Amino acid sequence: MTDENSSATNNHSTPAQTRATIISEALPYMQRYDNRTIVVKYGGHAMGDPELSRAFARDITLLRQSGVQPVVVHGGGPQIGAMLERLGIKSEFRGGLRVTDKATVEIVEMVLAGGINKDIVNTINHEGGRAVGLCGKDGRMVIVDRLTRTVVDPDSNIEKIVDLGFVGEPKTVDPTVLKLVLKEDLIPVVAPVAPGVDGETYNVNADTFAGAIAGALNASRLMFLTDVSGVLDKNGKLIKRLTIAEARALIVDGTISGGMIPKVETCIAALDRGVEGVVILNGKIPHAVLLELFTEGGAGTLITR
Ligand SMILES: Nc1ncnc2c1ncn2[C@@H]1O[C@H](COP(=O)(O)OP(=O)(O)O)[C@@H](O)[C@H]1O
Ligand SMILES: CC(=O)N[C@@H](CCC(=O)OP(=O)(O)O)C(=O)O
Repeated sequence: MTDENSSATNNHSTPAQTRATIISEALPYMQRYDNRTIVVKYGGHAMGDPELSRAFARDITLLRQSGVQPVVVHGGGPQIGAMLERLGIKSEFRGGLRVTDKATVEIVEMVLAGGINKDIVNTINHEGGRAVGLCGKDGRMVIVDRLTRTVVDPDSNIEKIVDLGFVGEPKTVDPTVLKLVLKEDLIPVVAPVAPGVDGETYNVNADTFAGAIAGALNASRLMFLTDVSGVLDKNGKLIKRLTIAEARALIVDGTISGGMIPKVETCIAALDRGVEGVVILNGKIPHAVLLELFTEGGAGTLITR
């Protein structure tokens, strides 16, 4: 058979045969992640489009169906911002974190643990999955320390400690409730709101929260769904693989900046805590999760030790 004939034969595959081939090619990846825990951080920038939300929910449901143990940790920064604006409450960020007073933390909990969390649970369940909504408060899953930031005063050049209000950083993570939920074939969907040792409610950056959860669960993969295709180089080109050392060098030389810094730092911390691989990818691409996990090329930037 000539090459021409062979490609003609391939071109004559029916659409059903092509689909079957694609499903079949996913088998080694399904076997690789069978029974493994994958933490997916679903960022607020990746949400909003109902079609994309359904595609995301289908991906998570398919992962569970194929034997993977997905855990969803979600953000909702833009959605919190929109609600605060509607209510006429001013909000500012310092070092990528929202300064959170008492009134703000009430809105944060309402938007994250009440609104977004239940929407994601409902969408996954509508696609045939069985999701359960949780936050750091449930089963004492996460207890936080109140976070402060050290800044240098530009006038006096003296360092001062800035209190961000009710902003927390995970101090302890008890994964018992997550493991129970996973054992029952349910999909945990977790909002980054948690109590402090003082019993107050705290707002936690969703990237940091997801990293802490992935570490406590010894996850195989931690995936960050954001609004860029991954870590980009100085020319805006996607970097497909990075080691911790290479990622650190890109922060130092300024290639990685802004919101990507805490994300990459969380990736590095999660790898140090034993997570095998961390991926940053564009959640606005339909089925980004499946593309990353179940196809040869992957979809974003993979950071490994
Ligand atoms: N080297 C880089 N590669 C990709 N994105 C970068 C880089 N440096 C800075 N960024 C910025 O980081 C943003 C992602 O972080 P962030 O807005 O906090 O995401 P999310 O809200 O999804 O958590 C990108 O939209 C981009 O503007
Ligand atoms: C302390 C802090 O900044 N908390 C974040 C929590 C939500 C979040 O992180 O959402 P994204 O992942 O969509 O950015 C906030 O208030 O916006």
